[in-house]
Amino acid sequence: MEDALSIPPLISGNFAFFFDLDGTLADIKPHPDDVFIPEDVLTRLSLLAELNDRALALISGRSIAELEQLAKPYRFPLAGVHGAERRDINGRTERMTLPEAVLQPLERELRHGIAPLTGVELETKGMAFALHYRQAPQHEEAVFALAKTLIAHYPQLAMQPGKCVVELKPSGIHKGAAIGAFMQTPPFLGKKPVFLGDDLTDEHGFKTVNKLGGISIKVGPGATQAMWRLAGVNDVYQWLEKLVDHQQQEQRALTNRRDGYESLSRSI
Ligand SMILES: O=P(O)(O)OC[C@H]1O[C@H](O[C@H]2O[C@H](CO)[C@@H](O)[C@H](O)[C@H]2O)[C@H](O)[C@@H](O)[C@@H]1O
Repeated sequence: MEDALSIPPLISGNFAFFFDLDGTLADIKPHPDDVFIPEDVLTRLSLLAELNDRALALISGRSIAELEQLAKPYRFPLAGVHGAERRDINGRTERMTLPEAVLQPLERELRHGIAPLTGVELETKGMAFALHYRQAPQHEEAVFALAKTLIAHYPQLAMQPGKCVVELKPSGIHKGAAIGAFMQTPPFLGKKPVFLGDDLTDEHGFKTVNKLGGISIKVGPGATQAMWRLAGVNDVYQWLEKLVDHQQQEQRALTNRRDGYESLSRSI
C-alpha cells in the first residue's frame, strides 16, 4: 500500500498502543548511542498510557536494557530485540536465548568478517547481532553477503534488514509475535492494537495489527502494509500531542456527564 495512506484519526475508546523507537519516537542519528526521546514526548507517552489503562508498550530492535534507559523516568512494558525479550506490565521478563555453542563462533565469524570493512560496527545484543554500516555505506553489499553466508550456516537465525543495518536474530522472532503476545494479557487484552513504526522490522507488527482489526501507522516514506501514515518523527510527536489532548477532553466530558447524572439522581 504505497499511496492509500493518510494521517491517522484521533482515536479514543478501547485501544492499546505500541510504539517503535528508532525512527518513530526518536530521530535517526549517526550512531545508536546518540539517540534520545525528548522529555515532553516521554511525558505524553506516560499520559497516553494512563488514559488507556496503561496499555502502552515500546516494541524495538534495541535491547530491553537500552529501552529502559531511553524511557526513563517512566517504566513501560517493553519488547526488545524485535521481541526476543519481553517485559510485561508487572515487570516480569521473558528472554529467548541461543546456545553459547552458536553465539560464540557466530560472534567470532562476524568480527572476522567485518575486520576488513572499515567503519562497519558490530552491536551485540545477547541472542542477536546488528551489523551497522551507516558510517560506511560503501560496504552495504559486503555486509549483506556476510550476513547471508552466516545465516546459511545457522538455521537458528534469521536476517532482519533495517536502516543502514543488517541484523541476525533468532528465527521466528518478530515484532508481530511480540504485539500478539502482549495482546493476550492485561492490560492489553480485549483492546484494539495501534502500532507506529518506520522500518522493515515493523512490517511484521503492521501485519498482526491489521489481522486484529487495529490501526497500523507507517512513519515516513516507502511501501508498507500499514493502513495510515505519518510523514516523520515530528509528525508522530504532533499526532501524539493532539491525541492526548483529544483523549483528555473526552475524559473530562465523560466525567462531567457522570457528575451531571449523579446530581440529577440525587435531586429526584
Ligand atoms: O526497532 P527500532 O526501535 O526502530 O530499532 C531498530 C534498530 O535501531 C538502532 O539502529 C538504528 O538507529 C540508529 C540510531 O538512529 C542508527 O544509527 C542505525 O543506522 C539504525 O539502524 C539500534 O542500534 C538497533 O539495535 C535497532 O535494532
